[in-house]
Amino acid sequence: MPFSDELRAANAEAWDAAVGHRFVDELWAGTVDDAVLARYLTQDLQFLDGFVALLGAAVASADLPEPRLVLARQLGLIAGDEDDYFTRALDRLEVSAPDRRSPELLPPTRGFLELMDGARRSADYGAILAVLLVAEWLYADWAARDAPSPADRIHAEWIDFHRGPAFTTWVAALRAELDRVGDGAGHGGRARMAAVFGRAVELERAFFDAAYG
Ligand SMILES: Cc1ncc(CN)c(N)n1
Repeated sequence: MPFSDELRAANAEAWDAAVGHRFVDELWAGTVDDAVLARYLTQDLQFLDGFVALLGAAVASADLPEPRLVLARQLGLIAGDEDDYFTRALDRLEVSAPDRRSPELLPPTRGFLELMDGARRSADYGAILAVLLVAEWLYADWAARDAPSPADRIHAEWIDFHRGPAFTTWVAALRAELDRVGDGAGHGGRARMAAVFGRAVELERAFFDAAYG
């Protein structure tokens, strides 16, 4: 079994809880409360900053030119389209400028920022990939539902960011890269990747929980 599948299977309970979370159900149904969405997106904007920095660390620490380019292209996409989405969505939800820039960080957001900062500072490519893969693969999983898009553009766009051929190809590339690096890592390296992967899955579930206050 590929290492990525092994890691996902080892964290199936928390993974499935996140993918089937009430927040995801309500987003798809178009019924997520504006206050819940505002809390989630405000926290996610802080997450995004750490995520962009982590992608930068992945670009710097990749051991081959080909994956470095794949990572760099995705970094450009996130810094452009996704950042623009946050501006429009938080305008619509009437989140004030100070609340956007420096809200009180909820514990899962703080946990994610610490996990990403730790991986970034370690320059451990395997650990960096483990966080990136959870964040993208788990989102691709919940966004892959075979259901009609919600009518609200802000809801539908957040789903659309995490599905479609380009996003699926990106997640497949991350999986292949984690499998390659995991295969070449020793016992200690794989154990570090597994620990980071498991922590990130727990944080994804907690991040959705936290949107409900
Ligand atoms: C918390 C979280 N995890 C993952 C993603 C998708 N990159 C996100 N936007 N936010």
